[in-house]
Amino acid sequence: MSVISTVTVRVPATTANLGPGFDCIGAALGLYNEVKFTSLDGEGLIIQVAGVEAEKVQTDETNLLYQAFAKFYRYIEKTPPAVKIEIELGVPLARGLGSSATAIVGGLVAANQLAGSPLSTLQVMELAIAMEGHPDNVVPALIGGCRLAATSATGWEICDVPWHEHIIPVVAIPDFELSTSQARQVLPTEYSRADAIFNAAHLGLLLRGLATGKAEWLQAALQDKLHQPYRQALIPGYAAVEAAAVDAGAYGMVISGAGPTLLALTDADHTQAVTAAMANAWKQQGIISIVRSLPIDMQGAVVL
Ligand SMILES: Nc1ncnc2c1ncn2[C@@H]1O[C@H](COP(=O)(O)OP(=O)(O)O)[C@@H](O)[C@H]1O
Ligand SMILES: N[C@@H](CCOP(=O)(O)O)C(=O)O
Repeated sequence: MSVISTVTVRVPATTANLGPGFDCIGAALGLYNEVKFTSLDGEGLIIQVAGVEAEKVQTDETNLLYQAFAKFYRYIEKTPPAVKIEIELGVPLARGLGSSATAIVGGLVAANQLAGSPLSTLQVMELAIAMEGHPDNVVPALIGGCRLAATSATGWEICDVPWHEHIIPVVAIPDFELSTSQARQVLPTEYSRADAIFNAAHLGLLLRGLATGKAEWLQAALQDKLHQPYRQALIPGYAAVEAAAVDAGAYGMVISGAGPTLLALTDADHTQAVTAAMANAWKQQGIISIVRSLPIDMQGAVVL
């Protein structure tokens, strides 16, 4: 088989929900997956994976990157070409850091590029949201920054959420997985009026806290009644890690995406202490973790 065309795409990890923004807000983080698609003549699919947890990624047609690639071609009513996909993984799988979003966005962006860019970024975004089922990780993975997504009469309104430069995300990534589908199964299908009001108020406060960096607003805002109370039981040590992060000076701590990664927000003066405290708290529960501060990625998916 000979090479027709090649494209390499880099896609950032994400942290979705940010506490009260379940299924509607998320931010891109400076941690990346890179994928090279080489279209070939003839038929076939070759997938090669390297990097963190490479052995866990499917190498047949069920691979999510390939699924997104094939979906794109079905959408434009063309047959997907034979393709070789080379994946370099930096984002750990099923940890609440948007690995599935990187795969969906990476597959769609690469296919669009190889097909001569017939779709706009907005169209690619709509396809990505439809595939993932919620917008809060695929949107920042595609366009970067912190983003809020809401439905409108005609589709989606996406807005940028200003993130004060003094607010630093710290992610504590444990060595166990929690699939998003499992973490969604524990959620109720209906909520009380009190819980709906609680989240509306706290999401509003979070937006203002993120924009201003005002400590009191951030401390109060990072609370939620829609998903975290139900998911905490799936994350051993949650309360201990939260107490340690707050004692060390974090504004607060939430579940990153569907978990099990935990996200603390802090400032530069406390980043080191918060990082060490979260790792230590989990260690005391017998859980090994990687804890690190990450910048907000402002670029989203990039064709290299
Ligand atoms: N780079 C990738 N290539 C192919 N599939 C991937 C990739 N990253 C993630 N996936 C798929 O997504 C699944 C994890 O998705 P999910 O449970 O939503 O967790 P996450 O919070 O990491 O998005 C993996 O088990 C795998 O099937
Ligand atoms: N709103 C979703 C976000 C899932 O994000 P992921 O990073 O875990 O894929 C949810 O909370 O289920």
